Amino acid sequence: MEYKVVVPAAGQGKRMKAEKNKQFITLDDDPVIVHTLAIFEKDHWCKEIIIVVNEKEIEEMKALLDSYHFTKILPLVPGGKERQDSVYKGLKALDNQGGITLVHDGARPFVSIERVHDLVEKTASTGASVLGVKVKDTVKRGAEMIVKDTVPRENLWAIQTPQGFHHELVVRAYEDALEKNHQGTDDSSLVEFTGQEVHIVEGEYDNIKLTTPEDLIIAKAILEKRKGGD
Ligand SMILES: Nc1ccn([C@@H]2O[C@H](COP(=O)(O)OP(=O)(O)OP(=O)(O)O)[C@@H](O)[C@H]2O)c(=O)n1
Ligand SMILES: C[C@](O)(CO)[C@H](O)COP(=O)(O)O
Repeated sequence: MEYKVVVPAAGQGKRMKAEKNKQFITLDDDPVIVHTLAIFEKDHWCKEIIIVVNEKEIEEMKALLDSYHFTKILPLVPGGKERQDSVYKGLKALDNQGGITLVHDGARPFVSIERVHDLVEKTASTGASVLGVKVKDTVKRGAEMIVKDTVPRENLWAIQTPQGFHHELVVRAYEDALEKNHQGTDDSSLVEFTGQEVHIVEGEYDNIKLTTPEDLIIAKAILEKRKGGD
């Protein structure tokens, strides 16, 4: 099997409250984005990687990547205002007609190649699939700090990336969203919006997105666990 991947890394990382974009924060000697890219560099199913980078950080990112020996990275693509804008730019820069395209957050450095392969296989047979984990907490809907109801959790999934698609299908979904001015927080919600079924592949809780400062503590613990042979 083979696939190509778009890695959006053009955010500002405001919720991380760090001095620099979270993609450049060092974890165990390497920046977050390098941990993420190393997964796809190592995976022989992955043929090409498009990274979408904040316009102001392109030179810094180029210099950083030059100091590593990545072989699959295509020319960097400048990002947009929202994640959705950045991913769309990345998709447009990718030549993958008839192929499988994954989208994976630059800020998710711990996905395992086994789960990526599960996702690619499911995508090949269905057209669209996402990694997700079962929600562990009790979830309530609230308004003005009053509980309105408790949402049955049996069918609730916390959705991660990578998300996998037949290339033309995801490009069409992004174009449709642009035309209809529809915003979603992930790629699959745009595909759902076109009426296409999206399949869930069970992932792992380790595959966190580095969003707020406490996620860095969890990230260090995950790295330590992996050094210990996991
Ligand atoms: N305009 C944007 C916004 C986000 N992203 C990327 O999308 C991924 C997931 O987004 P998120 O965690 O929300 O990152 P930020 O937007 O950087 O964070 P924040 O919302 O806290 O500013 C990240 O790898 C981020 O760099 C992007 O490429 N372009
Ligand atoms: C795409 C995503 O990582 C799936 O969980 C998530 O929706 C990104 O959300 P954010 O609003 O950019 O944090």
